[in-house]
Amino acid sequence: MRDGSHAKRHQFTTVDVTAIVRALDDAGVPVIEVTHGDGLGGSSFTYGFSHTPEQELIKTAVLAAVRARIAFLMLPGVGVLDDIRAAAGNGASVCRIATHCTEADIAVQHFGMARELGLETVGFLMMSHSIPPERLAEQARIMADAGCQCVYVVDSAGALVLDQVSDRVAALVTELGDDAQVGFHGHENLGLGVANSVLAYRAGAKQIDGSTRRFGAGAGNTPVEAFVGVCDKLGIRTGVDFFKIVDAAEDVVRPVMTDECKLDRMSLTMGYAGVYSSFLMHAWTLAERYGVSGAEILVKAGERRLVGGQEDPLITIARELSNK
Ligand SMILES: C[C@H](O)CC(=O)C(=O)O
Ligand SMILES: [Mn+2]
Repeated sequence: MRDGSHAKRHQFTTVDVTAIVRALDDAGVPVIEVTHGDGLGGSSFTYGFSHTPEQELIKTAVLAAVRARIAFLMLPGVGVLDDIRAAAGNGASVCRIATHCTEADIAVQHFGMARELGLETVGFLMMSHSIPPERLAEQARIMADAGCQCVYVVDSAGALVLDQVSDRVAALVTELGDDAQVGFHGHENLGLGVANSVLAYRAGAKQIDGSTRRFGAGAGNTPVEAFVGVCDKLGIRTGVDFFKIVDAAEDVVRPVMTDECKLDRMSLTMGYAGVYSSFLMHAWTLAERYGVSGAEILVKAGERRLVGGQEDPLITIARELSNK
């Protein structure tokens, strides 16, 4: 739900969260993430205000889950240490800390504190397509040394293509050895979420993210129900029941979604140009406000190599296009 929050413009209610957690938990999904799309503290003018405070959504998810562990995401600087303490106090048990893939050192104190609180820790190296495997592995080492138990290759732009995933995951596996697991978080912008996730698994990833009905930023995340079906056929055990997750996607998650997460001009452009998927809704809004092409905004964002948190320059780009 955390990535889906972008697609829903952060309008989740406690009723939505209860229904989705129950259905995913019953299907055997082991970890369910609930936070504002931009992580703890994300509810703001720039990122978009939440309908319901995220700590309330976390509490609701914890109450609804029987077996699943509830995770939250935080980006240092968007959220602060007190937000992690509050989420832990509300019963969340997995703390996922995200940084741009060259900036792992800003998360050091957060991993330390999360471990002291007894939380399971995950590190998110966002926009992993933008640096080569060996540099990514150096950043993963910083996270692992700080107390991170699983470092993710995060394909925030849905820009990684097949071997580019395997190479990055393999580099992290070699670097981290027994010190930490490796994970993969895919986006569907080039239609490769499932294939990339299988390759990540084959390269040694132990945790794979996904969203039912692809409910995530851009064209959405790796569709869990398709991934589970493919894994069943390949003899990879996920612990998730195929028929139950298919029902959850169709009967419970789809009705909560504002729209399908589409593989259309805007999301394809994001994958092709290497743009942070969370920029999609911002580009939509700006395209409408300034009467310019949303896809052109995204192409320029890719050329300028904007990273997550640099939403304001999208306004500059839209104004420039409009002046032209
Ligand atoms: C805050 C971002 O939405 C994190 C994420 O899911 C990604 O980079 O992808
Ligand atoms: Mn994502």
